[in-house]
Amino acid sequence: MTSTAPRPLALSAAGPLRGTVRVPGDKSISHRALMFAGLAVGESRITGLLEGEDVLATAAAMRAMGAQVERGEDGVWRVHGVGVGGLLQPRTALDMGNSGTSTRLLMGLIASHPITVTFTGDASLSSRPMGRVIDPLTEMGAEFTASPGGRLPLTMRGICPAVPIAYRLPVASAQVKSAVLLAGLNTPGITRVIEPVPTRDHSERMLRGFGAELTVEETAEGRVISITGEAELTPQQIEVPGDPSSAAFWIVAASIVPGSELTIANVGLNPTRAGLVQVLRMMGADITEAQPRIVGGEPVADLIVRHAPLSGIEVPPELAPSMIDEYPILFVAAALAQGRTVARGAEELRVKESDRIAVMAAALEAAGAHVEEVADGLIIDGSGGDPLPGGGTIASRLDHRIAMSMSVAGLACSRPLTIDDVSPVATSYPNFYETLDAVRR
Ligand SMILES: O=C(O)C1=C[C@@H](OP(=O)(O)O)[C@@H](O)[C@H](O)C1
Ligand SMILES: C=C(OP(=O)(O)O)C(=O)O
Repeated sequence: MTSTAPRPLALSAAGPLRGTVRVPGDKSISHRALMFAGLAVGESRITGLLEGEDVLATAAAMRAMGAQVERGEDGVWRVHGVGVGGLLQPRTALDMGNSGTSTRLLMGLIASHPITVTFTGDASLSSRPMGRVIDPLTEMGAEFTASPGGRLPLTMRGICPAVPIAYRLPVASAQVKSAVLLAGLNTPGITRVIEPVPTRDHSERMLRGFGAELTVEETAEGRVISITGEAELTPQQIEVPGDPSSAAFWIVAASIVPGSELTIANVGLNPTRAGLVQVLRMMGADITEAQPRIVGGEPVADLIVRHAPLSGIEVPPELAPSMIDEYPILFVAAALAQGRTVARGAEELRVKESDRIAVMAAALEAAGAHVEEVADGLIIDGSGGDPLPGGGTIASRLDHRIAMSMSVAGLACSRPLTIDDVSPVATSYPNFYETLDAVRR
């Protein structure tokens, strides 16, 4: 991974934001496209892949385990896979940089291959819990030596054949669900995951698209996802839709900066990801969906967002998994809304790239907002649309979503807001600031 020097940036109040934005490819879908193509026999082609550091870490890892992964000059990624069961022993440790999704999904893939792999990562990733995937993968037969607390660096030894399991998710996590299903791909028999609360279903959709035998049943216990192992994946042409988690910054920016109107093209609106749009509409946001269509097996539309006064609400906690990465930017919207927003039931935020509850509480306070931190979220008394005082300095803590959320907050501050380091945006949205410059003229 490239390590960049801290890049501080001061953001100040903007006039209306106008124009059309194309957000980069969906990060979750990009990781999966590379991994599944890397297991198919033959050439898959991927267009619209997110070329951010996290996804490039997945590409490098798949290469290190034998897949051919190349970007053509036409921007199309061509992947020749090794076949399910064909991952090779990498020669060196896999550096996963900042990326939880790369790490946890690859741990799943490797669990049912007879190879030994060491994972390393940056300071943020090395503080995140891996026990949640180590536990089910150990039940399947893989062995782990992890750093204290079940963290990176860790070394794992996969096993072939692994043992199929039925695993009930103890946390609502698409990464854990996917890790178990991916381990199941090369495991004889049927591997099952029971998820009491639905989480993003990109793995299920795309595995089916690649020809895996996968069923989903709605039961009293929740969704039961079953995958038949020793699968053969057939190469695919994949078009990655735009990332709703990246679109979220523009949806909120246009909503809070008076006079704004932005069109955000090609936004993925999979219901397991679209919670923020629902919540912002409950707050009074003016969001129109145009040209609904299917791209890469996922629902997509263009969004037209106009400035609108927002009101505080109680955010339905059951929506948390469908907007888990959008809480930081939702907190910014709440800080500009009229009245109180209660956003709870999101304790998972504490184990993301940073503790997004504590870090956003400190950041919004530094910007002059009124925030109360609780164990599982924030309670925010909004400014009623008045600019926040600003003037402070925010610590982004190696967290791209904190850097981008507080950059949007800076557009609604009376005095410039400084972010100590915006370099983490390269993990998920490398040209975020170019786009910001383009829409604020
Ligand atoms: O499966 C995925 O692609 C992701 C799942 C979520 O993590 P959890 O599974 O830990 O909730 C999310 O926060 C992350 O950005 C991407
Ligand atoms: C939590 C995130 O990603 P990851 O878990 O892949 O690091 C994110 O992108 O907000």
